Amino acid sequence: SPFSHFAPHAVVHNDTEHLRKSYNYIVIGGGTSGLVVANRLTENPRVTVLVIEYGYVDGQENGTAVPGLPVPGKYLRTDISIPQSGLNNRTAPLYTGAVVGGGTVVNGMFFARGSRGDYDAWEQLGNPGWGWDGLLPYFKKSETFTPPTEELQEMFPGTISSDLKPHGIGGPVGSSFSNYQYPVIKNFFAGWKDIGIKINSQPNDGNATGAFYSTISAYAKNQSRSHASNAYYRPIAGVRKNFHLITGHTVTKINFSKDKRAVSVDFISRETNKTSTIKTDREIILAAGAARSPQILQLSGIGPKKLLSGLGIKTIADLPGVGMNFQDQPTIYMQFSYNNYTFPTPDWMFSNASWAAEQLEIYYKNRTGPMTIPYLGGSSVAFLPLQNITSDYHSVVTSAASINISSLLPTTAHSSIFSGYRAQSALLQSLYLSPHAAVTEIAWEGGNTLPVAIIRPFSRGSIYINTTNPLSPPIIDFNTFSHPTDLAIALASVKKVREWISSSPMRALGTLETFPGANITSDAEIETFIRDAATSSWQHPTSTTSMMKRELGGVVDPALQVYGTTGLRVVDAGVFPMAVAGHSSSSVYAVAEKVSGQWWFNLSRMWLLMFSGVGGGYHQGELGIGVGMFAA
Ligand SMILES: Cc1cc2nc3c(=O)[nH]c(=O)nc-3n(C[C@H](O)[C@H](O)[C@H](O)COP(=O)(O)OP(=O)(O)OC[C@H]3O[C@@H](n4cnc5c(N)ncnc54)[C@H](O)[C@@H]3O)c2cc1C
Repeated sequence: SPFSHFAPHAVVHNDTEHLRKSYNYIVIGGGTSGLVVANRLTENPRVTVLVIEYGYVDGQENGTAVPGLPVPGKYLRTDISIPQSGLNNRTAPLYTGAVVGGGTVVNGMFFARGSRGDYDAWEQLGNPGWGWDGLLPYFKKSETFTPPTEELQEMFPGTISSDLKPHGIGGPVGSSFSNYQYPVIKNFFAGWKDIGIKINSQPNDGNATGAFYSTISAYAKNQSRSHASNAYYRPIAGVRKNFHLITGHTVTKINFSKDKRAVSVDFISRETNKTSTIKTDREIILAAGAARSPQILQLSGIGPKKLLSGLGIKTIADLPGVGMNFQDQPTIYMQFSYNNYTFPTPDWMFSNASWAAEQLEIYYKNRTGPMTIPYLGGSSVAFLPLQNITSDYHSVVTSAASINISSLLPTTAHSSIFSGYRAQSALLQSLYLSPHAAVTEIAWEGGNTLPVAIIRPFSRGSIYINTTNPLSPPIIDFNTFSHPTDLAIALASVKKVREWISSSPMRALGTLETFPGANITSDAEIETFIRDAATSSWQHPTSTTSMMKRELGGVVDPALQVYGTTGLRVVDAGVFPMAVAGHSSSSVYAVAEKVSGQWWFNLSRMWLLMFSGVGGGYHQGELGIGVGMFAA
């Protein structure tokens, strides 16, 4: 079992008394990306690393392991946005993981990659080596893929590829398939096929389009959740003495020397309010997630100068892009009922307690049954390119291109933000014309609720502080549907769902739309429904500290170093210059593996090895060479 090599108890520090005064590396946030980097850095026993995490180590409750059970709410943090004019002035929640392992402990377990074009666009925004080809080795490095069982392949012939080629087979994260599906999932696939959507048996090789049975982040053998804590922390906890983790502490500030080198971190205990400062003699790695990393940077004097000086914060680096370019994927939850349902149904999990208890028993005994299906949304999805949802796709792109972008971004935004948006908009337009790049996602686990997510948004929001109190949440503005194309895609997607439920395999289930309901028919009525019912987030916040050229509003360079500083990198989902059209976790792992695997990152470790005890010795010039070589 993958659990067999776990240290029996994670060694965690709750008190700063036990910490060193200085570490080679301090990682802010022990979530998905932070644990990857901390694990890889501590492979060298002479490198010391401290991870500071707001949450605590999970208690390995059933809800964090069994895909079909809800995750304990205490591991989720909920922030609320400001009112969204695109949602008729409603606010929207933003959920993130607040636990060692971060988002992957609480997420919906979809473990599918985006399309080649998603990552190639990152490269085209000035990031050599960050395209599909450059990232693929690191997707592989992070995972151990297990092909579907023969039984599953027989149940869904031609639907799931067992090809190992695009996958890794020796990495820490388990990647596999739920080994059970509700009988109606056959109708899901047959319905899409019926209306001309292809069944894609291999969505992980750079073409994430069509209807597919998604890989999930689970260990195949025991069908349990695989998350960053299990994959990158527990196996080394208490084993690597050079790896320290302190939980229940909020990082409030990064401190800089006169020459703008990141030298120490301030943090505060959630339990005692005691504040502490720990030094680094190498680097600070920021991995607090796309929602919190911009807040920490801004509090530390890195961000738009105007914002910082307005709050009396001394500017260390004037970076207008910190907190800008915020992206998430607006989602509409449609509702259906079925007159002719083949039982069992996923809704029995909620309505029939004795049946649900029986399924849990089956799961524990045989590791099969409905409890192997992720609680949040199942694992069957349709990822549709624009030309699959409307025949009029050229005019959608033409009108997207004609939008005056000054209406989309704050008028006060720096000119580099406009330049960056223009560059992204051009790339989005070409992705919208591609048959190999999805714009909408429809997920169905066979129940009443059907999420429709607008996964390649044109709209851009922002995250910024309005107080110097580090414990106040930042101001979150998704700016949902500020770009009219996003609403047009939502409208076309709702219509496509209706076409799918009218297919004969879905009609055979007696499918009836209950929300918004069949009486909502005109475009204007559907748009009103969308604005009244959609939420801003598909739980994939990204791009608030984007890896882009500085003149495009970028915050980090292709070595993920924060412009205008030394000794500071960001490695979380905030560095994605554009959202991946799909789910983010597999890309977060790949990005963090890639930065950890670069020779210049290792060079600093080799340097350390050679000169350990001497201290210092790691200069900006070396990294400059590293960045140049990165392109090769
Ligand atoms: C409910 C939910 C469902 C999702 N579903 C899916 C899915 O099905 N498939 C998928 O691929 N992705 C999904 N995601 C998204 C995915 O899990 C995230 O994109 C990914 O985990 C983000 O990794 P990260 O390293 O950027 O940030 P995180 O994993 O969020 O890590 C950031 C860490 O920093 C900590 N932190 C924050 N601020 C501070 C501070 N000031 N001091 C110290 N620590 C701090 C946080 O507690 C957290 O542990 C989902 C996310 C959520 C929340």
